Amino acid sequence: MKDKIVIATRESKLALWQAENIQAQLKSLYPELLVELLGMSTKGDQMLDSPLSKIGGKGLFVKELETALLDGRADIAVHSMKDVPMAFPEGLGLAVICEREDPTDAFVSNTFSSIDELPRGSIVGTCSLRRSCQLRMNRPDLVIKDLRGNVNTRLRKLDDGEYDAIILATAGLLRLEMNDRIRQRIPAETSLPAGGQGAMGIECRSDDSDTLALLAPLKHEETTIRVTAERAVNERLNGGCQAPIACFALLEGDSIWLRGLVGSPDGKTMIEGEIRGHKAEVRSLGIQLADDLLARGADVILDAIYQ
Ligand SMILES: NCc1[nH]cc(CCC(=O)O)c1CC(=O)O
Repeated sequence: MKDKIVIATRESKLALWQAENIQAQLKSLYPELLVELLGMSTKGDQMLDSPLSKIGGKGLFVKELETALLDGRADIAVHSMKDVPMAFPEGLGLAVICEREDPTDAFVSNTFSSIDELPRGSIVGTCSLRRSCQLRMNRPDLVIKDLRGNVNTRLRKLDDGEYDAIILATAGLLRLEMNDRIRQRIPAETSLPAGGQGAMGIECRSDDSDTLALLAPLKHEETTIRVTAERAVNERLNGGCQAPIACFALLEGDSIWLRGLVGSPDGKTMIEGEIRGHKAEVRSLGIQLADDLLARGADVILDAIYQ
């Protein structure tokens, strides 16, 4: 058995919180084990001011971490499942998906306490096409303005008065102990979350059986089933968190309820769907739901965006 695990991590506050959380869980499971962090800056972090669509490419925030895993400089990388691409480089894979935090989007404002309270013409910050297309659908009168940077940067821009409100993931704010910033946890009916939102996952070398064994107790069964369903939708739609795609699964006993949508960036068209079935079939349910969305017009919307 190994006596040391090195965790490759980005250096944003949220990434560090997540890496340290896994470090603490491993330490409490294995008091003898050394668990070290290897901080690194990724291409996505270095280009925080360019619009995401310009720097392009999925997995902007994970590539450097994966290189460290393949080099053997690190053993595991902790990710927000929302940001993890479907395909892994040869030799790497997802080891476990951990218990999900609140998956909702949060409404954050220094003036208003919910979306409904926003006056006509209010400026709302987000850089997520998924969030903006749903906002535009519900509230065509709002002005949506791009908002980039890590969680702390986005909050500072709100406080500087550039926006009347911003939308962030509830999970990130809870992890950074900024609960008081959350004015409203937006219900899934109003803002359907991104696949994997609120869940952390751990990546490692596929042939590293010692590490896989050490990580096994961190797997959360219910979250794994839900996120696997959501990722099947994204896989079929060929979309990551930069696409106007939302999907969200709930487990009710042995039955899964999976909802998904694809919206046009202008907020004028929204293709929505849902499917229910047994939890053992989540991958095929996710693919069926995606195929249903594609057949009803999501293909046209996504083709225009991926072009
Ligand atoms: N795209 C950035 C990102 N990736 C994961 C989270 C939040 C934590 C999570 O969803 O697990 C965030 C910030 C946000 O969307 O506000």
